Amino acid sequence: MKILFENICKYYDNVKALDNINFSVDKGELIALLGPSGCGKTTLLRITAGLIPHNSGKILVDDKDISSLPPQKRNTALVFQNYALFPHMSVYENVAYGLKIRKMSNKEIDFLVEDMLERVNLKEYKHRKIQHLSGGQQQRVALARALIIKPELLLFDEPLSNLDEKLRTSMREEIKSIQKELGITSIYVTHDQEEALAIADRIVVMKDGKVQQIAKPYELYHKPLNSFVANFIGQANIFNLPIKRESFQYVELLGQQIEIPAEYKGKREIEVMIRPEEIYFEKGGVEAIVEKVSNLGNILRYTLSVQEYDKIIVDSLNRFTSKTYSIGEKVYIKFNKEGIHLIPAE
Ligand SMILES: Nc1ncnc2c1ncn2[C@@H]1O[C@H](COP(=O)(O)OP(=O)(O)OP(=O)(O)O)[C@@H](O)[C@H]1O
Repeated sequence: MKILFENICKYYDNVKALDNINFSVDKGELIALLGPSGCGKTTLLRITAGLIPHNSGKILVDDKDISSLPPQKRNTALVFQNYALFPHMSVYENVAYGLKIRKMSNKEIDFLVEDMLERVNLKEYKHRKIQHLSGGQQQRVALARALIIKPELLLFDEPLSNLDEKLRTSMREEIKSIQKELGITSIYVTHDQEEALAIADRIVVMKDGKVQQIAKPYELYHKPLNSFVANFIGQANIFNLPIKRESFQYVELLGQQIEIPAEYKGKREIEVMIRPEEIYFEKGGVEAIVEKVSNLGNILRYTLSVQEYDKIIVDSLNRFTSKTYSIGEKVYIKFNKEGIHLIPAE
């Protein structure tokens, strides 16, 4: 199914939780709703499921307004972070539950549950009680229970946030591959930017109940529309630079001139973003002093102080053969002009 959110607004008393939300989800697409705590992600998900009403706007599913349909008529399934399973029942009984209340025959139920348990890799656990499973296994049962009723829309509310990092990474790959295989339109709420980048076809970034940007992961990372998105997705160095004018207009950054296109005509300054991995150490560059080094495993993240600028973050690959620098050391940095992104004028 295809979904269209049109001017959705939601108030809790006088808190405006959603402020004019507009976007669409294509058939088979997985959209992540990403944003800091309190930005309205869960509210939008619950409105989509029909669990709470919105104050104005429309939700169109395949061009029909479903705003007034009760949850059970929306053909959606929810997967929560706390799994919401029946702890005293077995894996099999949990997965079969949705089919039982639809009054299917035992034979049909058996066939479908076996097939689903195979898909989510839980066949050997089918008689185990939920309370005797690990978090990752429980989340797989929750996924199987959601999928078995063949929903047209899957809604995920921070499904992996109770799992440790390794398991989160492997579960998100599993969710993505099952979702793609079955082609189910999905909305996935998370506050974890890495998870959103890894799992989503497109990401809706939200802040204070408003959409900040809707884009594919690659575009969101390299072409953020504002400094909030730039900082929320990964690490960013953002410089607020005065625009200088001669025969052309430009800014100066770390000793290089960067030409500014005509659309910024009349502006006095501009925000320029450069990701930490676009800056590198090289003799002949601009002088800097190492203030901090963080070892992130595959990356060494340096915080540098450079005259005239705030702190500058530089990421370098932590190869066995890489030269490393220590706190207080003098270094020289350069960057590729292609790695620069000019944040659009508001
Ligand atoms: N039942 C409620 N009554 C009053 N205010 C609420 C209620 N539920 C949410 N809010 C407020 O609405 C705003 C959006 O909340 P929501 O739970 O949708 O955010 P969220 O992005 O999902 O955050 P989190 O990641 O912390 O779950 C917040 O300011 C929150 O305090």
